[in-house]
Amino acid sequence: MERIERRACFGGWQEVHRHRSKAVDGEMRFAIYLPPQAAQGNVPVLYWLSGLTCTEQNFITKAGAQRYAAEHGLAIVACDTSPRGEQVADHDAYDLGQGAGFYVNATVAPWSQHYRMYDYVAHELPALIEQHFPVTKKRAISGHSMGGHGALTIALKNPGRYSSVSAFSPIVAPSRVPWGEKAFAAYLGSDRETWRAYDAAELVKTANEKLPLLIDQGDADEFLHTQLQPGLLQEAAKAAGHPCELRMRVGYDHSYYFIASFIGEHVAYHAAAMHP
Ligand SMILES: N[C@@H](CCC(=O)N[C@@H](CS)C(=O)NCC(=O)O)C(=O)O
Repeated sequence: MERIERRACFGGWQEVHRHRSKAVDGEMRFAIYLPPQAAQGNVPVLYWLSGLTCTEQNFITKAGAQRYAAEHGLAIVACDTSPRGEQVADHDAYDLGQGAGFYVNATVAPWSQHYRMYDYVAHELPALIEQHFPVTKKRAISGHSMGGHGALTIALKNPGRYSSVSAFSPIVAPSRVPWGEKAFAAYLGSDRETWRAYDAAELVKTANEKLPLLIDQGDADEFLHTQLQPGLLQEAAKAAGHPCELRMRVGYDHSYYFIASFIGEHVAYHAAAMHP
């Protein structure tokens, strides 16, 4: 592992590292914010998953989360959204291939060789973070859009692993919307049964740990009615008796201006769950 960025930020450190990932069989980058409290002892970790087209940079440069992480004594880890490199399969479209890993383990060639972002985020990354940084084993997970889908599905699939989960403008039913249908058909193949394992609106029906789902969604989001449709998760959660709070925010769109406006509330929410 090699540290490639380190900047002082709100009394702590914003760092970026690169390392060889077994899960994706290639180099991955992640950002980690270490709050001032990490100089004194171990701190809990919020994992952040970004959306389409993002790298580890978007969240750390645009969301303004560091000030809240410093206040609450949380580390925040933000990873890249796919494997990268010339040897890694790609597509011209922004919503498939590099920058669009969808947090699944691809089973179909050519994607199956490197696109194993589910294993990377759910298993390899936390093990690496817990080995090398001053952190506890308390974890929370959140994300935006494709990353909101990643956060919800990874939390639902791993009972006991996260103290809390939240999402901004998530893709909640990828099997039923164009972004998800395109990516899942490519990465998982045409048998839609296999898609259910990565669909929050399906997973919530059978989740035995009822970890509350917190969602913030702008009502002026240009993708709300086509790609996101949070009501599909809200209805499925209600039918399953799974707590789900959907907060519609008047006037906000899909951008990081929206995330920056409410990230403080999400950091406080995760801090309360991890520092009981
Ligand atoms: N139409 C957009 C879709 C991509 C998009 O909105 N990406 C969101 C996540 S789904 C994002 O976070 N973009 C990067 C940024 O705003 O910094 C594009 O072509 O770039």
